[in-house]
Amino acid sequence: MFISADDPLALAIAPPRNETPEEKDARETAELEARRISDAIDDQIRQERTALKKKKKPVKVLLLGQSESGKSATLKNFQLQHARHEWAEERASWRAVIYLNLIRNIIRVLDILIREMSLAESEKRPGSSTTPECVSDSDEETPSRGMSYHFTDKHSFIRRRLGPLRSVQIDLESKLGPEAQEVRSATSMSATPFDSTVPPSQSLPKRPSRDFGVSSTNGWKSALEKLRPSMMNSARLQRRRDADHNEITDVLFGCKEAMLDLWQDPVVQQVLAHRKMKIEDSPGFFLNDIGRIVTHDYEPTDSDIVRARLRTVGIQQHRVVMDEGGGKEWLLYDVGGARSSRAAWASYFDDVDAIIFLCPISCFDEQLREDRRVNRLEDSYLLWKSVCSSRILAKTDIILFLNKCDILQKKIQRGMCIKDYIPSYGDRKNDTITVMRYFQQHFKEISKQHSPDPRPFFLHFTSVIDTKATAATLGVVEESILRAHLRKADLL
Ligand SMILES: Nc1nc2c(ncn2[C@@H]2O[C@H](COP(=O)(O)OP(=O)(O)OP(=O)(O)O)[C@@H](O)[C@H]2O)c(=O)[nH]1
Ligand SMILES: [Mg+2]
Repeated sequence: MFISADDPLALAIAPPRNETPEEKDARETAELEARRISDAIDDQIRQERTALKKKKKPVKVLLLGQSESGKSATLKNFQLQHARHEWAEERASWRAVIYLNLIRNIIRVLDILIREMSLAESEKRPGSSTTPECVSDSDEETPSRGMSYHFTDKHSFIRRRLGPLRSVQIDLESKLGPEAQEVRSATSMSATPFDSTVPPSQSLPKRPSRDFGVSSTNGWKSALEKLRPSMMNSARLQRRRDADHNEITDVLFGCKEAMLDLWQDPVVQQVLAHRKMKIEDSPGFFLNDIGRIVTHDYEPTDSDIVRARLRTVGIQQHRVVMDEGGGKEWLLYDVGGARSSRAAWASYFDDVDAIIFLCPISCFDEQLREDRRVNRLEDSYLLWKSVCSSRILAKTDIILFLNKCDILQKKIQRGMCIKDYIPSYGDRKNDTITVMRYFQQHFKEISKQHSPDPRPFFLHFTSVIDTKATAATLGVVEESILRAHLRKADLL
């Protein structure tokens, strides 16, 4: 071999000039061994990097379902289990949300009382029109004509005393932002705007709203943030917040007796019963807790927080680090479930480990807020069918939560008949278990018929406001999602 005298590196690694054949053999064996060791080290480094990457890859879970199906309540259960510190930090901020929930339901009952009182007044006046006084919420049923209630001065007094709550409601709503307002009946929109088979004209809202926004990282948490005292706030801003807060609580505390009188009044209860209105089933129902929560030292309990209602706007990412499984990071995506929010869902489909799909099975007799012509159960079936048939999700595990079983049970105990709303239910027994099995079968059938590839059917009957039972369910769900995640990572 010719070695140039100008190349010092070649000179350095060149074999000795007078090398014997034995020396050459020994040198080549040593070189081979050195290369083998070096390759083995490279291999090990590569394997460690891949393992680290796999370990670092977060578990991604998407929560889907129509509005008020319980997605955020499920997420709160995750946080309650695995993000105790953050949970404790946010506890005080939920107070304002709970007060808003309470005020909203009080005003709902108050509006019904006002309507009935004005109807009774106009019926007393001979020849007068029987159009009842107009009140704010138009989505309640029509007044119970032909019923006569014994209204007294006490009702007029309650009405006057509770008047100031309306401005507190407006104040709280503007402080909390769009999350604090429920969607109203809007232009007709597709149930599944994320579905590629839906014509584009139906898939997008005419005017893009904030609901349509793809990703905000903090969503309803940012609504809570607005209420949380912070070191970052100037003393002046903090004083103003405190003053506003005191004004709100002063009005609320001033109305405490009148709120109790309204809710416990036998005539009001009679009116609600005749209208077949069960305010108790409403989101954010706290009317049975007035004595406990309208106090100066009230601190929301875990159960209060899970029951509080603050709607999700857009899609919100929540990061939870689970102690179990060696500090694995989980990213949970909580979406807005109203029809106007659903177009944004699809952008999260391709990289997700599992979907938890929620359907509130108690809603067989209810309509969507955003489109009063649509039955909520029908809407959930459409959503489920579309999610199951999605090609991108063909290999993704979907876990179905048939939720709000507690409300379903109460409705059946009150004597509601499923077949009055779902004729195909036929002559099956009208008890909770049979109804639950019927829904289970229906969802299973849809999954079987519409999934592009065969997929397992994972189902849990839930009442996610029951934090203890939900902790057990989530334990099982987390384990199976983690196992699938690790299996998938190994295949990559
Ligand atoms: N009684 C009862 N209430 C429930 C249950 N699950 C959720 N809720 C309540 O129903 C309301 C709506 O639940 P959310 O979790 O806010 O619903 P969501 O699916 O996140 O709704 P959007 O954010 O509008 O998409 C809240 O007040 C919850 O506390 C349940 O199983 N039983
Ligand atoms: Mg939500």
